[in-house]
Amino acid sequence: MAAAAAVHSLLHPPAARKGPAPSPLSPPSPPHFLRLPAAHPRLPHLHRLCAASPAAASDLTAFPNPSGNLAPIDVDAATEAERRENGFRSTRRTKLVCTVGPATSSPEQLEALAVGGMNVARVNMCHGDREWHRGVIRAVRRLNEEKGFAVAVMMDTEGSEIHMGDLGGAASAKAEDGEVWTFSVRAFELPLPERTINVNYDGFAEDVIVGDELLVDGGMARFEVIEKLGPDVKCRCTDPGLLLPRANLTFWRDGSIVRERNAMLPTISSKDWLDIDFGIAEGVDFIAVSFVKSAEVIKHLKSYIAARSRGSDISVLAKIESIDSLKNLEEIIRASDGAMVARGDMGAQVPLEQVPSIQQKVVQLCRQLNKPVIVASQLLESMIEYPTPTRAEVADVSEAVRQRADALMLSGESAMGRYPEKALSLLRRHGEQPQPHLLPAQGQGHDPVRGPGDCSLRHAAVHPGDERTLRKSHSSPCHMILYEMIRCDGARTFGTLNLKEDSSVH
Ligand SMILES: Nc1ncnc2c1ncn2[C@@H]1O[C@H](COP(=O)(O)OP(=O)(O)OP(=O)(O)O)[C@@H](O)[C@H]1O
Ligand SMILES: CC(=O)C(=O)O
Repeated sequence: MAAAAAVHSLLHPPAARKGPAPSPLSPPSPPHFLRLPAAHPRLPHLHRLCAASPAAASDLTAFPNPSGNLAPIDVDAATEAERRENGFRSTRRTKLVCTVGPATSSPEQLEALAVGGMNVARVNMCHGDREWHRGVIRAVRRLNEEKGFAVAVMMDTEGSEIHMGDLGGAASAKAEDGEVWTFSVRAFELPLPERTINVNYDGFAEDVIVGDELLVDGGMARFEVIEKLGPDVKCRCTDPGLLLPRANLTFWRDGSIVRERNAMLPTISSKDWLDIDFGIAEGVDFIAVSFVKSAEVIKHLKSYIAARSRGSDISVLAKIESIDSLKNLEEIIRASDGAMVARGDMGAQVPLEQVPSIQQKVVQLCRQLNKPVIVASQLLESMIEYPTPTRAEVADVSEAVRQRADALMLSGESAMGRYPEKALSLLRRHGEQPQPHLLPAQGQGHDPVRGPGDCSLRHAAVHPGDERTLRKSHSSPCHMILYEMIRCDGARTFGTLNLKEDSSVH
């Protein structure tokens, strides 16, 4: 019951409601009809839409109208003026993505995340098998259908980078300083021999040389290669750390990453293509492509999706997580429907101190190009084990919100952490947090952070001349729809609309 109330208050923020408040005990009822209000005192940007481009309203009226009743919609976005007017209520604009893993895959756990504000459930094809992912995707769909949530599903491809095996089923392993571990491409019987790690890439032993430094997950643990014995590579741990299943491996020589091999691997592996077919068949909303190197792969995937499922509205997100993706950043983002700053793997390829400025650059570029952008990885890493985050993590989350990332993503915190709901609630509080120092001064024409022409998904601001198209609707019953808007410059953005069936007709 508390769950229903919380959902209701998220979807129907108090300041936005008109008419009698719905009972917190009753689940949200399905929308009857959507129509953009011609004028809404609290939504000046929507008013501008109607005034400047009357066809927009007819796009909206293309949604089904079974009852003939008109009900206006509220946009899950707010102008700075609204924020001031509403005392910062009803303005959660930073969307929340949760990676679903063993800690959160049951229907009850998924519902708890949905109640906690999860907008997108991410399944990472690096882990688990398709049956497991199918179960999660269907459970999310059921939640939407039966309980009125509007959680989208994102499938994240494995990509073809070098990574460790799955640790023979163990959740993690601890490497201590000075220990010697064997990294091998051999297929071992289970249980794995002690201190042995499988590597997914056949050429591993040939490619490394004695003296190379081996980084697990961008430095969560470090090893030095001390001996090669056929397919086995003996390494001494020089920086102790936790080894997680399928963690990314990079090797460094004379202070530089050795990446020739990665450059030769295809961005989308044959397993990824099978996973993509699976994602299309399951009707995921987003496919996030790992280790994108060029715009071509995104274009190729988009045509593939279009050919495989006519009328499909699966959005393709480019994960920016490699040096190659940085080289071709603008064209990759232009070709994609959005991007993810995947700081985990990025931090394995560039010196860590460069990750913050890369994040800022990617977020800014996405905002300029009107593409949604997700900031991902290690936002609240310590909450995998502890119930409170570090101050530094809180500052990191704040910074991503300040940069106006469209969405923040939980990885291990929600997939296998001990406090997934607490971590999500912390992110949510930050997304809602008033940040008065970021607001433009009264009377100032535009937001100093965003710039005058920059209107991202979170604001859903629509400018005169935009070619707006609302074409994507989540299956009802739910109180939100995802929509896509095509800007006058051809850029596409995505947003969510909150439906208010209790509002008066405009
Ligand atoms: N479906 C799953 N099954 C089992 N464990 C999972 C699953 N999804 C995630 N995990 C666990 O949660 C951790 C963090 O998840 P995450 O998706 O960030 O993985 P990752 O290995 O860091 O890959 P990526 O670099 O693509 O994010 C993983 O290392 C893994 O231990
Ligand atoms: C999310 C992800 O893939 C990364 O940070 O590497």
